[in-house]
Amino acid sequence: MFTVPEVTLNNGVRIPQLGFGSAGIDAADTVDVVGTAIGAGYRSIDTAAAYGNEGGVGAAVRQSGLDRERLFITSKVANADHGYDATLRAFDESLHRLDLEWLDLYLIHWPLPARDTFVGTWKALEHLYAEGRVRAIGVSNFQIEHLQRIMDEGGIVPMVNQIELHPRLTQERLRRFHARHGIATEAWSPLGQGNLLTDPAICKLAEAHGKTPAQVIIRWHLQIGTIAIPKSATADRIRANCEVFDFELSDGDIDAISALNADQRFGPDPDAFDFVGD
Ligand SMILES: NC(=O)C1=CN([C@@H]2O[C@H](COP(=O)(O)OP(=O)(O)OC[C@H]3O[C@@H](n4cnc5c(N)ncnc54)[C@H](OP(=O)(O)O)[C@@H]3O)[C@@H](O)[C@H]2O)C=CC1
Ligand SMILES: O=C(O)C(=O)[C@@H](O)[C@H](O)C(=O)CO
Repeated sequence: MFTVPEVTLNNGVRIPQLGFGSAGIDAADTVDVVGTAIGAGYRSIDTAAAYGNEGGVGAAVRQSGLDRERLFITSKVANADHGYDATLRAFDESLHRLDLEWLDLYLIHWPLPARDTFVGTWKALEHLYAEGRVRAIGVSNFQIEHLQRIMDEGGIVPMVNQIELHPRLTQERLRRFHARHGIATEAWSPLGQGNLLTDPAICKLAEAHGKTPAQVIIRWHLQIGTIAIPKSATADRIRANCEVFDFELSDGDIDAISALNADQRFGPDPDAFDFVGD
């Protein structure tokens, strides 16, 4: 079994640099799929209230037989639960669904800037952190302006910003801001939702290294320093996606992959996204 490198967050908590994403996995399949991921060696699982599968993630954690301390569990405040009081309630409900005593990381899922509710939401996360109910707090899909506001109006610099990031959206400016302020960058849709797996440049590198296109992209994330959380509901792919510790990309390979950047999003634009539910 391999050892996944860890990233030390700005409060000293360590997060595995490779985790497992669970968006889009049906509640009914989640225990098995997440169980497969833990069996394959993933120790960090990303879920969210909005995914409707926290119960399955918690059950997989318990069924793994691993000490809770050996797993790193992330969840997120749903958009409908922004605001100080609603966020405190939403956290209790997430923990209840997960049937866990604490979370390792709790994130604001989206900033919803048009609603201007993320500062109050952040203050609730700060409160949960001060109470010791979550080991680290952060945000997701925050742009520089949103990060600056919570740093100016709150008391804690977020430990993580989970953002869309892959070879077609390398997020250089935001990553530089993160580096200046000690915010770890976590990449969602690290494989570009599967869209990058047929890219000719990626396939050429995969062939040269005797690895799959997904493994090459995941390796690129690890070597540029991002935390990556690829998702797959397919057992063979789940296992293959963590077999990335037996090869290395050269500086030239890294540059060639980074050069694919086209500022192309496959997910929503955080400045415009305002969906809070049906
Ligand atoms: N904070 C946020 O707003 C967001 C967070 N996320 C998080 O990031 C995680 C990952 O992002 P996601 O959008 O799922 O996209 P990914 O970039 O992880 O790609 C997932 C897709 O790639 C396919 N895939 C995975 N591995 C392979 C492989 N080895 N070969 C071929 N196809 C493969 C999967 O198919 P299959 O499952 O059929 O194997 C799936 O269709 C999410 O699960 C979630 O946890 C995602 C979006 C937004
Ligand atoms: O998967 C997530 O975490 C998301 O936030 C996305 O599903 C997002 O809500 C979206 O893509 C909506 O179209």
